[in-house]
Amino acid sequence: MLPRELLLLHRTCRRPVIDRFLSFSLGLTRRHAATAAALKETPIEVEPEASHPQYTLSDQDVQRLRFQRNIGVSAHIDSGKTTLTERILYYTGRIREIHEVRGRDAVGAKMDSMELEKEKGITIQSAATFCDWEATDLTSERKQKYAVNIIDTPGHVDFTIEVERALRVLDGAILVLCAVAGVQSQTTTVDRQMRRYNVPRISFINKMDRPGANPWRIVNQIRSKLRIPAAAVQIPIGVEDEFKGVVDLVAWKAIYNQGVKGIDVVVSDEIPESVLELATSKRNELIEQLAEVDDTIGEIFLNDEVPTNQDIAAAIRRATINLKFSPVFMGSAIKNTAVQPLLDGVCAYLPDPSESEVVAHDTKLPTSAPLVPLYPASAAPLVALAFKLEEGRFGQLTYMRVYQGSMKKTNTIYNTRTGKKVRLSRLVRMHSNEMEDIDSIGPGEICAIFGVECSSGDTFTDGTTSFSMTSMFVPEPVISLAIKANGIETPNFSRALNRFQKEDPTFRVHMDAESKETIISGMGELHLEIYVERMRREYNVDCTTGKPRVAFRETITQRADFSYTHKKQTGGAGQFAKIMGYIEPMEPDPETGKDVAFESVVMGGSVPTNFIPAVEKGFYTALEKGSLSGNAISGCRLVLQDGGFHVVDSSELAFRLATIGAFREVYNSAKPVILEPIMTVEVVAPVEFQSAVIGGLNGRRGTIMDSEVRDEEFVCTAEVALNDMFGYSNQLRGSTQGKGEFSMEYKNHMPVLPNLQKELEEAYRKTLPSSKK
Ligand SMILES: Nc1nc2c(ncn2[C@@H]2O[C@H](COP(=O)(O)OP(=O)(O)OP(=O)(O)O)[C@@H](O)[C@H]2O)c(=O)[nH]1
Repeated sequence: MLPRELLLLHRTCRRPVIDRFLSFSLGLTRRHAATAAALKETPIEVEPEASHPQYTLSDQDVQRLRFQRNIGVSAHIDSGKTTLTERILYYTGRIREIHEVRGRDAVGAKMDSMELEKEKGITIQSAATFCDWEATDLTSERKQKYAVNIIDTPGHVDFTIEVERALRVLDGAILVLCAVAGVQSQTTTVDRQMRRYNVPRISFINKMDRPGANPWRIVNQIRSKLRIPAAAVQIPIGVEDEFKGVVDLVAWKAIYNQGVKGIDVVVSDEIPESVLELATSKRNELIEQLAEVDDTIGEIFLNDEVPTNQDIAAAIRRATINLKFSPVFMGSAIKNTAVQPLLDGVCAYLPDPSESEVVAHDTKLPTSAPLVPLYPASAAPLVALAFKLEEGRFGQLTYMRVYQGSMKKTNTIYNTRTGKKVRLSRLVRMHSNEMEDIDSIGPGEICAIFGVECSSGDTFTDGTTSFSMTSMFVPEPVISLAIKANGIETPNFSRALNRFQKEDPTFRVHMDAESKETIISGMGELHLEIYVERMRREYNVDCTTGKPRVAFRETITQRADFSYTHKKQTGGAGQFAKIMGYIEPMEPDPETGKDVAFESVVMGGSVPTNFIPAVEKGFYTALEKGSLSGNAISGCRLVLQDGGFHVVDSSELAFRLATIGAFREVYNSAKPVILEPIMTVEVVAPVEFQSAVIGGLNGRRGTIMDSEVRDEEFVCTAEVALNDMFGYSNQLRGSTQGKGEFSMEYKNHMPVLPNLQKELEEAYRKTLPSSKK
């Protein structure tokens, strides 16, 4: 990269883009990175070369990475992700037949491999699959083979962690939108997740065959609602029933599907007369949009010159990778139309693994130490992330993405978190629930391994480094219910619950100390229902569940200082521990969602260092149950400042109990409140029911955020407390003659209204034994 280009980049890019770019430069040549670093306002935060040497990519690495894509397919529920992926697998030769989601052939889509997924016609777990695609670059007429890993992610909000996981390890994504419904509530969620992980995306407007399909309205929504510059790179030939192909606006060619299941792609230089005018104006619009986000096109545009097709393609790629633009494709998965050009677009415009900025934390250094960039070189020491666990027929299957170095069969790898080592007995590439054995796997690739005890999110190395990848964003559960095994409880009951907790950090289990009930919590009723069903099918445990309850939480609203002495003298050895400090409100970490923390600033050994972990433990125990309503406490930091000890009577137990005692004593002074989950609810219904729907939401104390009428339908977005949403589906059905539909997703936890707080406090008090009231 020439310094001039870097200057331009510096002038025009936002900081993360430069960081991403620098990191890429660093991975390839240190020289250019130094020039680049000099251009930044602050020095680049990477570890000194001595402790983390640079690794050069071998020719083989460069070749492999360039033609490798790790992509996800994400969208709002029912947009057609699974149907689209099924086509992709078919056209890339991974499957011989196309089976539809809930299809009449009773086989079900390949990617929905869980029995439950097939029955319900929804995707629950994300599945990874890999395929080869011979991409055609229509601007140069060249063909090139690419290796593509695809993760099909669930659209249902209850399984949001699966989407988070997939995005964490992907380099790019296809955002699928319905040509009629456009940007829906969950499209916005997925968009937020993509932003969080800096995932570049191309947009695919599916269902172009549907009556009312209007790609231009959707392009506008992508710009206005998702706030990302976007422009169509194709226009449709024919609409609705007549939809039969697309015009590629970059290569200026018409593309049609022919043959069985659209297998043959016919490319023609002749743009049909009926769409010529539209194609010309949309190509101009594409160039104008690119001029806004790309300097090269900007300059050409300002000089009144005409960019070549290659100029346009290169600009789309640059702007997409730099997260400044989303090229929009369109087609109909179900009608097998324009899926192959989308795959060509994945190869042309989405980044290869070396173009993604990836950093790790060196666990040998303090947490405040700068992050270390990873290099996708096979010669570098191994760093791989276990991003998904699955209990399969042959034991635990762990999905891994290799970030640097490589893994070979029989190698020994180390889990950074636990320090445990594992010998790799079998490496496989996954194709939904089928697998293919492989001997080794290189940087940038995704594979699965067998028999490794770990949790999802664990990092593995070859033992020469102690790198750990940053963790995932884990949202708070919103619903909980009591669960009990029917008949005598077998070990399978807790085995299953342990397993599910390891697989899914949004699924939590705890025992209620008062009622002695096992409580499971998760992201929605469906989420919990699926686990109860999996217990029956996979572990042979039939369960009875209680009524779903909203997962209320408690938090504090102000700082409160404590000074507490725990002292007990009962004959034998006594107990003594003194602690001083404060608790204060804490905002969630934007990257991980973590909103509780312990910090010790004790000086001079007033609390011996070996007792400090006991204070931390005591703090986390105290957080399990707030005294207002018995719900867990979040948004709270405890800072330990000082204390005292006794040489004989102080112990871990004494410090733990002192912390629990101090916390309980000071809790009320920190003005605690009860929080409840607030949901973003989106309702779509025929326009004549607009006032009934809005009235219904108002009746549930909802705040209407947005309401839009399009064609015969209206869409209304509101924020409603989950506690007020029970029974809403029946109400909506009743008030819209069964024609209204709604979806909801978790937004945040907010304080409950004072009257509800009082009710909850009173109800909780009644459950307590009289000594505790
Ligand atoms: N008209 C039309 N229908 C489609 C198209 N693609 C998918 N569908 C239908 O839309 C419904 C949802 O499709 P899926 O592929 O299951 O959608 P999904 O996004 O994977 O759904 P989840 O996994 O549940 O989030 C199915 O009934 C499909 O047959 C399309 O191009 N046109």
